[in-house]
Amino acid sequence: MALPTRVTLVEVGPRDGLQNEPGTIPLAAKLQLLDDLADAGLRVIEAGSFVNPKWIPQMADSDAVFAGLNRRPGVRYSALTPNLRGFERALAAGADEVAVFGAASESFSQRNINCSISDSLQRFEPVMAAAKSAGLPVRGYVSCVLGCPYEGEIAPGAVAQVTRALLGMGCYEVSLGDTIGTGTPGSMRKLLEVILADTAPAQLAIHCHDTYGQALANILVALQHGIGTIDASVAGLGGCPYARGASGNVATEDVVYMLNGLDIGTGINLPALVAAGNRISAALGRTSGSKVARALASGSHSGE
Ligand SMILES: CC(C)(COP(=O)([O-])OP(=O)([O-])OC[C@H]1O[C@@H](n2cnc3c(N)ncnc32)[C@H](O)[C@@H]1OP(=O)([O-])[O-])[C@@H](O)C(=O)NCCC(=O)NCCSC(=O)C[C@@](C)(O)CC(=O)[O-]
Repeated sequence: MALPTRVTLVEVGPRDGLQNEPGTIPLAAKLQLLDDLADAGLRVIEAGSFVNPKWIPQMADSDAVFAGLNRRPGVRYSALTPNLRGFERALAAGADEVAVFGAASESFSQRNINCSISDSLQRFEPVMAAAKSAGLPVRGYVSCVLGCPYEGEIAPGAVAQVTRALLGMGCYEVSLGDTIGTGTPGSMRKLLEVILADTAPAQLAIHCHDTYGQALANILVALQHGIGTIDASVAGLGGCPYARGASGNVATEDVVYMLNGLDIGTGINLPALVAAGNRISAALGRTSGSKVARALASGSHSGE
C-alpha cells in the first residue's frame, strides 16, 4: 500500500511522558512545554490525565494545567479519563477531547486500572454516554498490543476484540499501544493484518514505546498499512508506571525527521520541536531522549 502523504502526530509527552517522572514537575514547566509544542505545530496534544492522584501523582495538577493553558486556535487538548469521575473532571477543566484506556492483557488491566478487561469496558460506557451528550470526541487506547510485562505474548485476536469493542461503543479512533516496546516490524505486521481485516486504517493510531529500539521501524510498517495517526512523546519522555523498565514513547523529533525524509507532511517545525524537547529535558535535569536532538546538539549536520 502507498504511504500516506500526510500524518497526524498525537503528542503525548505532557501526559504519557511526564506521568512517569520521579520528581515533582513545576506547573510552569508543564505550561511552557504545552506552549512550545503548539508553537512547533502540534495540533493534537494530550495535556493531562484525570485519574486517581494517589496512583499517578504527576497528573494530580491536571485541572491546573487545563486552567493555565494558553489555548491556541486549531489545537485539540485532550486528557485521559478512566471512569465517569475522571470524565466529569476533564469536562469541568475544559478538555477538548478525552480518552478511555483499556488493555489486551488481563494482568495489565488489573494493575493499571484495577479491574478486568470486561469490567473496564463497562466502566467506559457511562463515559461514552456523558461524552456524547457533552459533544466531546472519545479516543480509545489498547495497551500491551505487542506484549505484556506480566503475561508475555498477547494474541492479535485479543487486541482486535478490545479494539472492536472500543470502536463499537463510539470511540472515533483506537490507539494501539506497544506499552513495553517489545514489538518488531514482524509482530506489528502480523497484528495489523489481523486488525485491519475488519477495521479501517483511518480508525487506528499507533503508540510505540521505544524500549527495544524498534519504534521507528514499527511505525514504518504501520504507515505501509495505511495508518496515518502516530503517537509520540517529545524528547522521548516517559515510560509506564505499570510496566517496569519500559522506556518512553518514540521521540516526536525522531518521527518527524523520518517523516520529513519520506516526504510525508506533518505541519511540524523540526527545529522548534527540538528546542521544545531540549527545554523540557533541561527543566527535568536530563538530556533529551531524541536521537535527532542529540545529533543536532553534537553539531552533526542537520539533514533536515
Ligand atoms: C482507574 C482508577 C481510578 C480505578 O481505581 P480504583 O481504586 O479501582 O477506584 P475506585 O473507584 O475504587 O476509587 C478509589 C479511590 O479513587 C478515587 N478515584 C476514582 N476515580 C478517580 C478519578 N478519575 N479521579 C480522581 N479520583 C478518583 C475515588 O474517589 C476513591 O478515592 P478515596 O475514597 O480512596 O479517597 C485507578 O486505577 C487509576 O487512577 N488508575 C490510573 C492508571 C494510570 O493512569 N495509568 C497510566 C496511564 S495508562 C498508560 O500510560 C498506557 C497508555 C494509555 O499510554 C498506552 C500504552 O502505552 O499502552
